Amino acid sequence: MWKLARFAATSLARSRRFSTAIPGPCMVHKRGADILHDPWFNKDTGFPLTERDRLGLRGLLPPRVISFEHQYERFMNSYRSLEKNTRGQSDKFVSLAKWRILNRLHDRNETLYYRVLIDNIKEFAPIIYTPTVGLVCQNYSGLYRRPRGMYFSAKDKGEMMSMIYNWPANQVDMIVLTDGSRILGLGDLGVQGIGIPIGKLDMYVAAAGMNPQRILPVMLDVGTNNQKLLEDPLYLGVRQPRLEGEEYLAVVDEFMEAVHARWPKAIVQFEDFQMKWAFETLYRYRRKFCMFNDDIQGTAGVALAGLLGTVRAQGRPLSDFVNQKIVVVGAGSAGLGVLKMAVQAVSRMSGCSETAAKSQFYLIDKNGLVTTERSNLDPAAVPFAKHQSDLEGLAEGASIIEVVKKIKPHVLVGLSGVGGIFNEEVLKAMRESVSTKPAIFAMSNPTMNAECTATDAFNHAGENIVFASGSPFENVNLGDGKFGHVNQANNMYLFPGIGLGTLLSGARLITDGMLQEAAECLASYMTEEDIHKGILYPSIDCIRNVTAEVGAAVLRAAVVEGLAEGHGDVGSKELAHMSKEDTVGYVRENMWFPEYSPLVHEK
Ligand SMILES: NC(=O)C1=CN([C@@H]2O[C@H](COP(=O)(O)OP(=O)(O)OC[C@H]3O[C@@H](n4cnc5c(N)ncnc54)[C@H](O)[C@@H]3O)[C@@H](O)[C@H]2O)C=CC1
Ligand SMILES: CC(=O)C(=O)O
Ligand SMILES: [Mg+2]
Repeated sequence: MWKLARFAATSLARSRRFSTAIPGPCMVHKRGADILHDPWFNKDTGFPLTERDRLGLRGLLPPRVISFEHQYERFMNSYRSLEKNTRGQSDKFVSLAKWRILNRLHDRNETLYYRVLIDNIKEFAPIIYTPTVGLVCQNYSGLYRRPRGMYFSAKDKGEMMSMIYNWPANQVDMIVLTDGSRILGLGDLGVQGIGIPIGKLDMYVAAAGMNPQRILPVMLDVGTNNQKLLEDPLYLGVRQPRLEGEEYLAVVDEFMEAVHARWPKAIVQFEDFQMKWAFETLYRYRRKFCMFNDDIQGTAGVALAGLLGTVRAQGRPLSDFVNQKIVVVGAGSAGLGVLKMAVQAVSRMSGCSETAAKSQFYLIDKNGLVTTERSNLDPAAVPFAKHQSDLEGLAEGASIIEVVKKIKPHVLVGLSGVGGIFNEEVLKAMRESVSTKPAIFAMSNPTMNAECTATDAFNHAGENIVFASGSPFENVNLGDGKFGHVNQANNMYLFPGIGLGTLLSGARLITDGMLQEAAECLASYMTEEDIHKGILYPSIDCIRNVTAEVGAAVLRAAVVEGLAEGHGDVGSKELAHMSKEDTVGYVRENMWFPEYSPLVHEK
């Protein structure tokens, strides 16, 4: 039993694995074959004989009872065989094959699925999340076998308040919602974008211990402007151009009202909306509903933590952040979210106005350097447009290479969705950076949309850089036993903690203060020793620890702001009396962990 031997040697979280303590019972309203077909309750061959008797399962399964450990081992063996058997095939083929085997388990037995996911998160995150989830969304209509989550379409207007009651769970804590209009850097994928809420919620279960029976992926199918999909006979979405203007907002409004009528405290994460609707919906709902936009706000916090880490990596005090020159390429929801939060941080640190704090930042979009000279500038980008007096000889629309050569920035951030735009020339120009340790953040997803690869960054910009990408790359072998460390600057380090901390606080809104505490918590997570090695973010292996800390920071911020109403049996007063350590412990204790609970039938 290699697996049991390995378990014994691993860390604290793993000591819970396959413990002999019997978990509390779980009520089930079904019997017989209905249970076997419900992945929330199904244990496959793992049903003990007494339970088979109690639940009318006797004879519906092969007679031998297989333990959870053994089921786990069987799955991992199949997975390893698949890896062996697909060797030599294209990356796309292998990635989809891996996604399929995991997806089949997800559809069959969620307890086992989440256990293998949690235990092997570093290996499986790139499959259920970026980059493979992008490929899955591109091919979703063809890959589709079973529904997951809910679909509200343009054709459901007026029906949503009743439709929401079709969802079988009595309680929903966390919803991830998309309209499929900007899926990663892949553009408008229409209804096929549902893969993103599913992948994000898988991360909620794995990283935050959200109970999978209380999560809900949602697709708002308001049409698509992707002509190829509209013409695809397999396409599963509504075949019409996207709704616009008031018609569009009416659908989102109706959905939000319906959700909060049934589950007043459900948290809604808006994900991968095209920029105009990302900002519009955030401003429209953030003071009314418990919601946030992950691309604007989650990404901002993760990037800010990385930018602050970069200052430490240079051996400079954090206060030096106010002097860092930062070029952001991409003026969309992510790029503008990052700029807003970074400017606020500079303003706080230096005591200067936000207007003054902007002087060190440069914003570039598809038309080049963004300045006040630009006509038809998106209103959300206006605050970050450079004034004539600050241009340092650069012209409106200056290219990335012109800006990098002139400004010699400390940090170059990519949130453009355009693969390879940090080309050899741009990366070589970063060698002239005023920083002793220039940083390159190629944050666009999935991998093929990253602004540069890790290898190109270290080869062209130099070995002393700090590098981060949105999707994972291998560390880069620099020869002589040296490696260039690759950080994954992805909002997955924050959104699980934002969701869990908010849930446990019982807050009905998610404020800037709560998000700021989340970012600062992540920024202070790494030790000086790690930071000096260019390690800005923790390994995804310890994502539950990160989430416990971030969640506690969010919860405490809600308490300070007087928003924490409490959750379950723990009221606002008890939350307020918890120390920082107690809060982290409280968050950790509330993380769901997959193990088979005795099922009790209730009519
Ligand atoms: N690592 C992470 O955690 C996150 C990464 N992202 C990634 O960021 C990318 C952008 O996302 P959004 O801001 O929501 O998209 P968006 O579509 O709102 O914005 C894209 C921006 O890039 C600019 N752009 C396009 N071509 C360009 C070029 N050749 N040169 C310079 N700028 C160019 C556009 O003008 C626009 O301002 C996506 O690939 C997404 O996957 C987004 C959120 C989180
Ligand atoms: C990571 C993420 O949210 C994105 O690429 O859109
Ligand atoms: Mg996103």
